[in-house]
Amino acid sequence: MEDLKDVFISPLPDSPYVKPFRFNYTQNGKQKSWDLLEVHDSVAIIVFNITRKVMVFVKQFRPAIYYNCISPEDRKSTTIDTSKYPASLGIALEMCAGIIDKDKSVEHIAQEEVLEECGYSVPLSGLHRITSYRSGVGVQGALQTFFYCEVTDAMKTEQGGGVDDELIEVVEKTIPEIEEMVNSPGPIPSPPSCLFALMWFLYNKADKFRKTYEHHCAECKKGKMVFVK
Ligand SMILES: Nc1nc(=O)c2ncn([C@@H]3O[C@H](COP(=O)(O)OP(=O)(O)O[C@H]4O[C@H](CO)[C@@H](O)[C@H](O)[C@H]4O)[C@@H](O)[C@H]3O)c2[nH]1
Ligand SMILES: [Mg+2]
Repeated sequence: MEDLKDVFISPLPDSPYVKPFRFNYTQNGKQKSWDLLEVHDSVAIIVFNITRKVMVFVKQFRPAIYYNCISPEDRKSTTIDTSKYPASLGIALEMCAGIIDKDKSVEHIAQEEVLEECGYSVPLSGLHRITSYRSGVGVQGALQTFFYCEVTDAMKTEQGGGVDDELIEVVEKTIPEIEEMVNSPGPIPSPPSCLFALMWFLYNKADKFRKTYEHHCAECKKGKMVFVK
């Protein structure tokens, strides 16, 4: 994943993934325009392994993150110096996610992504649609539908890691590690949608998986403040 070379930047030809265009409008009598990107809607899935009480993340190289680590001056050179800018700068930790580029329901797309990226076979009934929201509202605003699913070690039927030329590493984190992640001063190498998913999980689900939870409640009832780790 970190073997990166021959990096250079070029103008965008016709792309099946992003379509740049100018959106023109009149608002309150004033003519305006906004430069936008059309991109696919997507799904994102929290995958929580209840056998070992760990959250399943995907780690992958994100060119957009890498590019934003390059100084404006160095972006102008014909090739990017990868000893100055190693691949590690662009590696992100995210929820399992995928674009909706097939004529299938969001549930089916989510099911496929969990299998392809994380290696777990999840029944459709195990995928709980939580909400949907807009990503990248400055330039794109596409809809991302967010799911929660619980998996067991027995449901891990494949390796995961992505399809075709995708290079994805599956990473597991415990609840205390998730708490540490969301409390980090940053920069956290994750999109806000992932951080929202983590906060949603900590707020709605984490308590039932915390090993020390019963002890915590008992101590709280005695009027003690207990920080669960
Ligand atoms: N060659 C090439 N050029 C591209 O520009 C290019 N762009 C994409 N691709 C190919 O499309 C597929 C994209 O992978 P996924 O379907 O798994 O979608 P994600 O990249 O995970 O993105 C999701 O999750 C993100 C995190 O929540 C959100 O930010 C996004 O909005 C959300 O869509 C891969 O097969 C990749 O290979 C390109 N292939
Ligand atoms: Mg993906």
